[in-house]
Amino acid sequence: MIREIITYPNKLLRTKSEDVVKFDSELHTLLDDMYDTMIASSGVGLAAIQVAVPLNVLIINLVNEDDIQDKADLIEVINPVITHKDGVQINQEGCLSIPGYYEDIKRAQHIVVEFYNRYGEKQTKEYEDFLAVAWQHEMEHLSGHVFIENLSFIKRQKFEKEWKAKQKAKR
Ligand SMILES: CC(=O)Oc1ccc(/C=C/C(=O)NCCc2ccccc2)cc1OC(C)=O
Ligand SMILES: [Co+2]
Repeated sequence: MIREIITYPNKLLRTKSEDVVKFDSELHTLLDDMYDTMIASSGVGLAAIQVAVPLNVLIINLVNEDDIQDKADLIEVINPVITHKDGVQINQEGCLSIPGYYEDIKRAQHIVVEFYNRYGEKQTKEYEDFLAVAWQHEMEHLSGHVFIENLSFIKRQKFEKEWKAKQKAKR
């Protein structure tokens, strides 16, 4: 089922999400709904807080080398912890909670993460390049941050001005 995505500056996005304790059918329904919602909005990553659920749950489904967003590449992530990160990369990022705004953001090049899948099985994986970017972007949502908080003061001011103008135009 498609759920509503909350958008900036909704204060709920600043919530620190809690760890999942029960790997039950309710969690599975949340994961399935997050997938439907992400796909319906042309997203490649989504954190549970973006559908107003303050749990440490996120999903990532990047497009593959043939430019296909294959569900086989879907990663479902519960209670993630980054145990190591190194290197630097800069990529343009966007967020379904800040629609229509894209900005270059600096992230670690390589990360090692521990997390659980939907059955409560612990995984340790490492990621680099664009996949590492998606992970870091989504994990920031779990601690109540959105990607524009990484912008320089000047760029953030530019964003706030543009965002206000866009909200006014919508009324
Ligand atoms: C107008 C509008 O909503 O633009 C969009 C903005 C962002 C997005 C999706 C963003 C997204 O999935 N971000 C996941 C996190 C991420 C960021 C950078 C790299 C990897 C992963 C989709 C949009 O909608 C369309 C139709 O393109
Ligand atoms: Co986002």
